[in-house]
Amino acid sequence: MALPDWSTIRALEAAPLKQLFDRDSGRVATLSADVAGIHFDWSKTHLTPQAVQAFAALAADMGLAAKRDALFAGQAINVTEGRAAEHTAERGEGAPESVARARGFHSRMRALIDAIEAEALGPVRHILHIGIGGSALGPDLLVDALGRDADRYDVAVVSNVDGAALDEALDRFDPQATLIAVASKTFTTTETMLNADSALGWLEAHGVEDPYGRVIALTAAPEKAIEWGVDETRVLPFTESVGGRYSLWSSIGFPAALALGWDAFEEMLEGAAEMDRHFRLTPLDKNAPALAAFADLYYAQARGCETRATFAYDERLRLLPSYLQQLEMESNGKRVTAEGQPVDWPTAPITWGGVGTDAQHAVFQLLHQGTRLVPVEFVGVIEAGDGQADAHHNQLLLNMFAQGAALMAGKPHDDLARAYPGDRPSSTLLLDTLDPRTLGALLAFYEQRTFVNAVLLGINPFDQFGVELGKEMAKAAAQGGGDFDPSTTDLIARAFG
Ligand SMILES: O=P(O)(O)OC[C@H]1O[C@](O)(CO)[C@@H](O)[C@@H]1O
Repeated sequence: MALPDWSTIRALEAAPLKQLFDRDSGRVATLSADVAGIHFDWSKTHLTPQAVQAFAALAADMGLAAKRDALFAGQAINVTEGRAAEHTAERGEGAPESVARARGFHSRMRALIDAIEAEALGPVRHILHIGIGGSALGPDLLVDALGRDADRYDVAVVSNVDGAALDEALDRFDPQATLIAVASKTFTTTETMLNADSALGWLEAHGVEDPYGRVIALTAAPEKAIEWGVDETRVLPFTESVGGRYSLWSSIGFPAALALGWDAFEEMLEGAAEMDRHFRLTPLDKNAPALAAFADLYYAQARGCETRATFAYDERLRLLPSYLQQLEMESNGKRVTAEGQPVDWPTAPITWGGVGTDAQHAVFQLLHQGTRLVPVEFVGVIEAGDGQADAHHNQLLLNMFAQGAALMAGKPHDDLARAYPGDRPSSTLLLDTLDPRTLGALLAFYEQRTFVNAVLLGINPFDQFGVELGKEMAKAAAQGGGDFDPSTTDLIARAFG
């Protein structure tokens, strides 16, 4: 398989942003795209039409078109695990048999939601969703972003094994009106199973007659859920070829589908499908996921940037940075190619970020004047979602625009401590409104951007072997075993005697 040759990318002219704007009056139009209610602007990055061409050539060398086709065709592109990555089939874009299977699973989920709404499982006001990683971050984001005005159900997503996380949810929930959704692709994850056991114990302790009757399982291992005690009729399966961090479109999205309503869930799938079609059919120089990945790779490979930051200028999207951390770092934080050869180029940068305007008063100092170059991504929404005077949303958006402008413009000063170097890159994603369709499109955009990054880096984004060793060692320690170093042995002894 081809290895990426970064020489052309690294040799690209590195003209300052201001110069790039002076030279080309059409720069904003050239380096922007509009897809599914989202405006993307990369004009304040150092991408140029020449750079885009160079990346398109690299994409051709790395077989992006064929790999994209293979992704949508349900071929086994997760080569290290010998299986397909079929999250797009969940939203109707994939191999016909996979799309049909996903539709079947969705129908089953819908039927159960109808039954819950009809109180067939008894009165339900609270949904306790228990899962971790991809089985929590996506659903949590969806409910937090879109469910603020929804009064259908009160949803809590509990992921951490720290009992304080479960305490917090249980303290406010009525056991007689709580439904527990245990979300785990494997149905073996220690944290999730312990939280699920404790939540069941809580139902029991509060006199709920049939605690297991209040549990729904969301999993790709239905037999394990049944073995654990969930009745088959309340197991909502999804397919093994949907990866954990790509699974919010499957039954893992159950709390969102329940809290927001089925129509909203379908609109989210449709928004994602619109982004998929754009990704599949649009030439690379106007292809949003591809252009975003080109900018990512430019900064990582040619400018030595080790991190990339996303700031959501919308409180409803406050969980976006955490969701992106798993998506990008678990997918592309790899050190070998898909064929197992060591890479000698940097793979995924560290994804971090926060919420605007809060972050301006905390971390933006480093972005403006620190010695490290951090490509920044701003995400904002034109239509306000709050109930306050317009001044709030106007301030929010104007601050976002001002930060991008300031990072780029800089400001000279005789006193260097007060000078801003400028020429610091940012991209901006501006949603017309935040609704299920635009959020679905936004999340699919991030998935496909992660895919393009992986293909050009020559790595497999769909495995995550790096998470296993720590799990094994924790298990060994829990069983009183494990061959630990002196420091760890001492720490265990201090904590447990
Ligand atoms: O859904 P599961 O099987 O409980 O796994 C939860 C998470 O754990 C991981 O395997 C990492 O440990 C993630 O990839 C996954 O999203």
